[in-house]
Amino acid sequence: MLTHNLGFPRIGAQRQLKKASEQYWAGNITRSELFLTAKKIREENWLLQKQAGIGMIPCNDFSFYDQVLDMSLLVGAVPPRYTPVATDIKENTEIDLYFAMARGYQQHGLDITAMEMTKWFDTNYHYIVPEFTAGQQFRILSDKLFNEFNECQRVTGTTPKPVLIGPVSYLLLGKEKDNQPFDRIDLLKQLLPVYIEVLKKLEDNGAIWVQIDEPFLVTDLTEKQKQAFEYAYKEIRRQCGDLKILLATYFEGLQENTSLAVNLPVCALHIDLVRAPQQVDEVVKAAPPRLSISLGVVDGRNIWKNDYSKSLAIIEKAKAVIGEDRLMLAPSCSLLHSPVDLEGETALDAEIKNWMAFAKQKLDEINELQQIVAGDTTLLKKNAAIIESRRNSTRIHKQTVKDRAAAIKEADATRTSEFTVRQQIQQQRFQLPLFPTTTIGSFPQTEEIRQLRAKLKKGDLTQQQYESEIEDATISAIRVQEEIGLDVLVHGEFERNDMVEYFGEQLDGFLFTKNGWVQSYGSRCVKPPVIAGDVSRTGDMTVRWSAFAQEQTNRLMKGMLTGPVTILQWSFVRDDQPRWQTAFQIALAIRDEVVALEKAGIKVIQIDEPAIREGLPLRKKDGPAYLEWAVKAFRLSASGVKDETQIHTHMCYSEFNDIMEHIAKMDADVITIETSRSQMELLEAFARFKYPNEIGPGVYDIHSPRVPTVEEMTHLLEKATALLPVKNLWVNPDCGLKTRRWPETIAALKNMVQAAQQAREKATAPVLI
Ligand SMILES: CN1c2c(nc(N)[nH]c2=O)NC[C@@H]1CNc1ccc(C(=O)N[C@@H](CCC(=O)N[C@@H](CCC(=O)N[C@@H](CCC(=O)O)C(=O)O)C(=O)O)C(=O)O)cc1
Ligand SMILES: N[C@@H](CCS)C(=O)O
Ligand SMILES: [Zn+2]
Repeated sequence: MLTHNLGFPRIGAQRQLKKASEQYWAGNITRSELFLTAKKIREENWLLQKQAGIGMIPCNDFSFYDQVLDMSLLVGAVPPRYTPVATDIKENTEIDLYFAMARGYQQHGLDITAMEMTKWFDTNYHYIVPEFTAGQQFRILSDKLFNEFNECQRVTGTTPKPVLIGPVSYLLLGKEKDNQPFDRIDLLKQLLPVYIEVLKKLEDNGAIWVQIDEPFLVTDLTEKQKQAFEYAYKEIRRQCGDLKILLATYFEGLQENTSLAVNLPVCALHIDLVRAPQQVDEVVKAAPPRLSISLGVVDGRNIWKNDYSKSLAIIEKAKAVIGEDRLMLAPSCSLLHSPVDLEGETALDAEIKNWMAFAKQKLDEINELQQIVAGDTTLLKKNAAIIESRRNSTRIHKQTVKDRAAAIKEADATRTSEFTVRQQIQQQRFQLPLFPTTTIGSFPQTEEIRQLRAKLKKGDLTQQQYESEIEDATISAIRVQEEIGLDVLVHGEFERNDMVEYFGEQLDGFLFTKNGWVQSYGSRCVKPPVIAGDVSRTGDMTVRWSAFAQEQTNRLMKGMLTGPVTILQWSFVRDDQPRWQTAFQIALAIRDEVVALEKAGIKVIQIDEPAIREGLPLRKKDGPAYLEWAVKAFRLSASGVKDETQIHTHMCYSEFNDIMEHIAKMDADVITIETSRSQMELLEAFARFKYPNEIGPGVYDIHSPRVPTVEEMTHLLEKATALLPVKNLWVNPDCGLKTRRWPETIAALKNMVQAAQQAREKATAPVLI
């Protein structure tokens, strides 16, 4: 049985790539220095996989920013607005064009916006959305793929397996950006010849296998999309017949697309048997004799040790039908979504550490499974003992927590009065102007703030010194907000390392790692906490900081919490009970914090749920069940307070049009939502749906240092005013400001307050006939 890997984390075990990229962007290191760091990471990863005994090592899974953006460069899908970056400035090379597309370009008198970024399926990874125009032409533009293939061959002395995103998925991942309507899938005719040229070039370089990822095969497909798959792979087969194509699917089962997928003329099909173990029977039964099946049995999305007996049962089932020779073993998906190496986690309790596997350990699991299939029973027994110790551990089961969650009633998830009543009570209480202004919570997490935490960890600062510094940062952020004239203030979240990890560190049932970094987008990483057992709140988590902040000002201070679905979604979740059960336990913990904030005098409380859309199952039919428990979890967290307490929620990074009804059911008094990059497109959906509660459509994109003008924001507010009742509108940025720097933050917020002021004047001006 051939083993292979679908992709390895590229940030480096110590986030070397993050650090080098940020240094390069700041102009502190040269291009060659950045490239050297990247080369070292690639070499390390390849050799590690070779040492772990992985049969086929992937290449081109390395990326300086994002693998979808790499594809756009490979096939020359560069929007024309970036032409000056590549042509007018002599010192710029391909990497500068690449970063300009990812991050925007504000140098040499140019002001070019970045490409859009959105969620990669149901993960916390974000990709750069390809932009397409009608009749667009493609051509091979970048050599990265070929260089990395040759480099990997040299380093490992083996023939690597290049990884590409398939032509159909690549088109489906993108967006039409043209004044005339067209269907991006129609671009396949122009795109496919370039893919074929790429494959031929790989073949000329000595490639034997190529992994082509087509994750859209696990989603609901239209007839036209299905035909696109058939056309693409027939053509590839016709023109590159000698190359072995391994078609990779992941994150769901193939379901009704099984017949389509197994009949595409490729040599191997990879299936995700962690998300959809049941699909193995149907897939191996339907697989024609020419097709090998790659069994994705090791979870690429979580950190728990593989249960070898379960995996073995799947492998044996497949083997009984198609024989061992036609089987391959692999992780369920790319290991991009796993932290790099468990070995560095010296602070984890030894028993618990023994329950886990990070990317490096997952490679060993693949290898061990291969040995077990070959008859090694010792490995199997050793693994069974570990799995058993976790299953029965008293460290993870808390009867009182289970009992409280089991006793949840519908009334616990419902506010006392309906929204219109609450709105009146809150208006009387707060006396806010029309178009009240606020921000989403975080202010710049500067190097100095991060250094404070690093010093605290090292013992260079006492807890008291640390808190005093954070207090100073909070006071200064409050003064800035007062001077700018914002109506509802925030404390700035300076005490938080991350909006999920911070809560994970304080909740019982969670564990956290020292170095379990996972790429979120570009150079930005997150360290997802681990939900190992039943979750409960052991004391106040945020009250100290919110109460302190409220004491510093006469204005309203918004309390700031992360919602239960987002905490669930952005953590490594226990896999021994359904996700909804864990979500309800977290919801009760957050509910207690909301009530504690209210008791401490906080009148406005925001419960962020940016990940609620991301958790939506990939198949439409599975959506309603998820949304029902996800919305209930949010409501549970929000419904313990009086009518007079205003609950906000916040969402970003996703397309929400298709879950509008459920957003309304969350019944937050105010929702602040990312809308600026789509030019308020989303608000049309809110308007169509007659969204009943108050809403703050983001008026500026916080992902770029660019300061938006008053006019731009006024224009967006006019659009909003035309769509929704003025009395329900708030004014705010798209998301938190933690990734920004202070100068641009202050300038942008000043303009935002001015735009709100103008909107107010316009709304209250007498109409002249
Ligand atoms: C809103 N977003 C978030 C998502 N997921 C989350 N879990 N959190 C989010 O906020 N998903 C969707 C989006 C994604 N957006 C972002 C935006 C920004 C970041 C980010 O800036 N990440 C930071 C890491 C944040 C963090 O945990 N910082 C810690 C640790 C700081 C650190 O690096 N310490 C060093 C030691 C330093 C020294 O010794 O000098 C270390 O531990 O090695 C902290 O502030 O304490 C990033 O740097 O990438 C992520 C997602
Ligand atoms: N309150 C958080 C939300 C991010 S989605 C912040 O402002 O960073
Ligand atoms: Zn946000």
